[in-house]
Amino acid sequence: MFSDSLPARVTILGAGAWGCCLETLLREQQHQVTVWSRRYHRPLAAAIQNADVVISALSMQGVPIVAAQLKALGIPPQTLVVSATKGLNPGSYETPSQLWHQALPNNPIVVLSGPNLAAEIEAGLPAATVVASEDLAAAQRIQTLLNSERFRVYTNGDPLGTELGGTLKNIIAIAVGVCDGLNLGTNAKSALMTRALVEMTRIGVQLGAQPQTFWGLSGLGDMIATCSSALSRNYRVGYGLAQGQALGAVLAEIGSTAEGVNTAQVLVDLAGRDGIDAPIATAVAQILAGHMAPAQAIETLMSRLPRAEVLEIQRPC
Ligand SMILES: NC(=O)C1=CN([C@@H]2O[C@H](COP(=O)(O)OP(=O)(O)OC[C@H]3O[C@@H](n4cnc5c(N)ncnc54)[C@H](O)[C@@H]3O)[C@@H](O)[C@H]2O)C=CC1
Ligand SMILES: O=C(CO)COP(=O)(O)O
Repeated sequence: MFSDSLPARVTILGAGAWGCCLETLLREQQHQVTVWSRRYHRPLAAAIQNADVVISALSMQGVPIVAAQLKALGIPPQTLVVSATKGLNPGSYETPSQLWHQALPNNPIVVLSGPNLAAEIEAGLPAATVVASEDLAAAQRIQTLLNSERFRVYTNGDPLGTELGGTLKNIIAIAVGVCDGLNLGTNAKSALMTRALVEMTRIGVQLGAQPQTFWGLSGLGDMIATCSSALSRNYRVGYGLAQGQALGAVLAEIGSTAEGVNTAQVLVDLAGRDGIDAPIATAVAQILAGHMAPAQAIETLMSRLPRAEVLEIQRPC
């Protein structure tokens, strides 16, 4: 195990926007960083050799593949594994950290998630994030590793809630992008985001997360960042669709991962399986599948039966 006073040897899996940004933050803290990508010629085995910490900044589709590769290679049980992906595995509905836990059951797993638009952090702007784990000591090690004067890291003991906040807000950012792309105004956007937070919390709590986690940086915080910035790829997807662009064209223009596009239908299937009410995610999935025009989806949401504004979300017995 690395000592807090020494530079740690960190391997980052994934050399996309987020992997490269984490590399920048870690190098500023004098850590020894190796970045692995499927596009590099360096084998995974060589990249993870002697790593104290392995950080997965892969997009969702890469996680099960690379987790299986790491399982086959084997890593020492003291190596900390950090999952920074925001998505859900299609079919099994597992979160990225659950996939890492299955592949590496003896390693401490830490979730990293928060309002972290990579481009802003790369530009040197300040930000905060959350590291969450059932193993609090492991979360604290990652906090020490990453915390700096420009990147404030909080620990949290609810990894599932922390991870689901980052995952679910991607779908909401698409919805808010649609709202802005249709010029529906500030009242509509405020209503959408507020009801979306209730929807995210309801889903998260049904799946076993703590409700309070969704009011924190990894929930509300990340939702605000992603829903209010044109730097967000998910927001840009919704905005582009509302402006009449085809999904393929918007994604080609963005040129990197917009996880909400893949997560929306997976989430709707999961909500259907578990009987969870998820009207906003359902509307987003319908728009993405081309089953409903953006304006029609808004109409559908607005014409739902009037109801009480229930804000207290009960954990299932
Ligand atoms: N960009 C951002 O601002 C932030 C992104 N995230 C999350 O981090 C994850 C990665 O995002 P970005 O780096 O922005 O995406 P990106 O599209 O820039 O990079 C994705 C990375 O995953 C790798 N990858 C994809 N499929 C793979 C496969 N089958 N096998 C091996 N590697 C594979 C790609 O080669 C690439 O290195 C996403 O889940 C995203 O939601 C989280 C916080 C901030
Ligand atoms: O997760 C993010 C910010 O916290 C990045 O958002 P996008 O994936 O929508 O760009």
